[in-house]
Amino acid sequence: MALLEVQGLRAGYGPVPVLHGVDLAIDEGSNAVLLGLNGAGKSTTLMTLAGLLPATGGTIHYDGQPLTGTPRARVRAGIVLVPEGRHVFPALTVKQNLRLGAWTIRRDTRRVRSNLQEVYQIFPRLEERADQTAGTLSGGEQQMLAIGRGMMSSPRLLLIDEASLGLSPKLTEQVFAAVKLINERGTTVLMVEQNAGVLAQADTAFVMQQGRVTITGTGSQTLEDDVVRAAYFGT
Ligand SMILES: Nc1ncnc2c1ncn2[C@@H]1O[C@H](COP(=O)(O)OP(=O)(O)OP(=O)(O)O)[C@@H](O)[C@H]1O
Repeated sequence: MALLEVQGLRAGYGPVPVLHGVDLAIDEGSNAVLLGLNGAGKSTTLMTLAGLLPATGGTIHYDGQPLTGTPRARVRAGIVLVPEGRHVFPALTVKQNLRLGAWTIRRDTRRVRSNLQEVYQIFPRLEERADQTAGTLSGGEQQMLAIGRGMMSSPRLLLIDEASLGLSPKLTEQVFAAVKLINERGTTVLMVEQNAGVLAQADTAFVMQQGRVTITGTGSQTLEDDVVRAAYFGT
């Protein structure tokens, strides 16, 4: 059974429809990618899944149940969004930012500590900079922090919006490798990307165009798809 099953999802902004029937099925434990060019509706999809934008049609099932509820309730249920643009708290230190991410489990201090250690294992750079204010981190470090903060509440499904945005190819590779590790340690991941390089590590890929998923396959099948090659690699 899929951990997340989305059928015919519609959403938009006021009278402007953006999602025209999005279908996704993501198995528990998998590493999934939603690939699309600017304006395809990827962020809108993640915001609707996170409860930040109302669905105007279609269904979302999470763990076999219809998904409803506030964004907070969804975080408590294990659905955590790492938003595009990172949104770290610039005046707080790295460690303070991370601790804020643990608000759903804050009474369980032992679990908070062990999650912090896990984040530091995945991102040693964050441990080195634990007492530095987040506003002084590089873009890549802020992205690591945003993902690390998302990990602090022990999510079951991590939604990551364009982690590679504005990063050098080398840093992008490092961030993708860290997300792969997070997935291998048991968290189901849905990454939204414009960088098709991420397909190499994806179990499942969905390609989105104009508010719909038009191609679904494994990461490697999608890498070989003619439409994807033409749009993302110019070959
Ligand atoms: N707050 C908003 N109000 C009105 N329209 C919006 C708003 N946010 C996004 N849109 C529109 O919705 C469409 C899809 O945007 P969305 O951000 O979901 O795309 P995306 O695939 O994530 O693209 P990108 O990679 O550029 O972030 C675009 O046409 C965009 O202009």
